[in-house]
Amino acid sequence: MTVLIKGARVLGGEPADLLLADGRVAEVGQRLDAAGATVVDAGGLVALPGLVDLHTHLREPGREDAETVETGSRAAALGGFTAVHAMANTDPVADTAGVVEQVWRLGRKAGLVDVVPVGAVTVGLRGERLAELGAMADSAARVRVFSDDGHCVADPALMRRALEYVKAFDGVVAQHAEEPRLTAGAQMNEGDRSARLGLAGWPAAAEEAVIARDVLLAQHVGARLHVCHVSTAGSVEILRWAKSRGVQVTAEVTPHHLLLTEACAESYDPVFKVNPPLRTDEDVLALRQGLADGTIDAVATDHAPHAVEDKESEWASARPGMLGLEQALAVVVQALVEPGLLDWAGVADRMSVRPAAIGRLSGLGDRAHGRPLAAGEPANLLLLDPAARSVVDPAALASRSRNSPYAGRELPGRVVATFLRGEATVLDGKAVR
Ligand SMILES: NC(=O)N[C@@H](CC(=O)O)C(=O)O
Ligand SMILES: [Zn+2]
Ligand SMILES: [Zn+2]
Repeated sequence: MTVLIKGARVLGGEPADLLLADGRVAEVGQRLDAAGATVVDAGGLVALPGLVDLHTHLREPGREDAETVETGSRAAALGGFTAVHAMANTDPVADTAGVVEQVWRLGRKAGLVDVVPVGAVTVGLRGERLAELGAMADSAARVRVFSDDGHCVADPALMRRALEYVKAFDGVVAQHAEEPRLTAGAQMNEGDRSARLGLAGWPAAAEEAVIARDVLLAQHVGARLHVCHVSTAGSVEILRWAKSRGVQVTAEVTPHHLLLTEACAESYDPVFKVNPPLRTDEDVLALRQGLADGTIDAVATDHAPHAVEDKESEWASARPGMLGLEQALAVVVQALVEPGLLDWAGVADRMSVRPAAIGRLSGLGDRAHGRPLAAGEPANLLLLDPAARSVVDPAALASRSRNSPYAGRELPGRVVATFLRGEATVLDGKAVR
């Protein structure tokens, strides 16, 4: 299949044509021509490298009523993603080569994005003993990111051993930083508002204490650490300090922590219940600043679909988590591009280049992600209409779940097309399959 994209602004630059052939970008230039090619008019559209999510919950195996690899892949493609890392907190847990290979195969079958399985750090996410990290790394799924996400690897000795172990295959431990002794029963950010609303507080210190501990451990053993869903200004400060000391630490922030605050909890609508919780205005500003200056490396969605019965109950009994894949880019445009904190090259860096590098997807040849939009590179890209604005309708989402915190909100930017290795997965804003 040959595709000729006419007049796209690559990374927001001057309009150019892109010729995609045999899964690669064959040529980027002016007034390109190709007999028999499918022509896509991209006038006014921005071309970005296909987005890479380091943190997606696809819920298969185990909760196919909330999401499947296929429905989550479709949501991802519609959001402009060409690769997603599938978190390990499934049922059964992805803690063996068998389970990660199953998820990987389901991703190939769906064929809409590259589904890259994350392996659990500990058996059953129980935090007691290490899972078969080496077997998962050597499996067909080629796991490089390991996480007990949903749970913190709270035992410092176990965390140290995990960090040491993954060095052997250039892996990274992605920590859900939450000191469980400080968050028992926690419902929302701890502060004046949680006291007034009568909801148990989740203090910033529960996150920051684990990040501080883990950057010291990572430095001590010379291993790679990645911090999931950073949510506080204090966490950004600790990361800045650690990076200045040469610690091999990377971090991600979610779209919702870049846009929403604890004020959402005033509604008592559990769609806003999430782990870590939505924080304060000051935290949101620090997270935006940290992402803009590169202290935070990546935006990762933490797309967390939940079935209606798990979400539409009273606040305290609802599951934490919210959808993210389909609106991630729109939120970044609103929170960072429109205020002038990030340009399009910056968006490409934080949503494609760096997450791909952290997941070790940049050097995979034909199957690489996070590469520049240049001749010879794999043709993974999206076309965005930055001028379009639309109101989010949860009923219209491709996800099998409906727990979007952006329902009824107007957001900028529309993903018009997504290409995975030169094949359209989204065209005219609609999934091709
Ligand atoms: N973020 C959430 O609130 N929930 C996630 C788990 C997690 O990311 O910690 C989930 O699996 O539902
Ligand atoms: Zn988590
Ligand atoms: Zn998560």
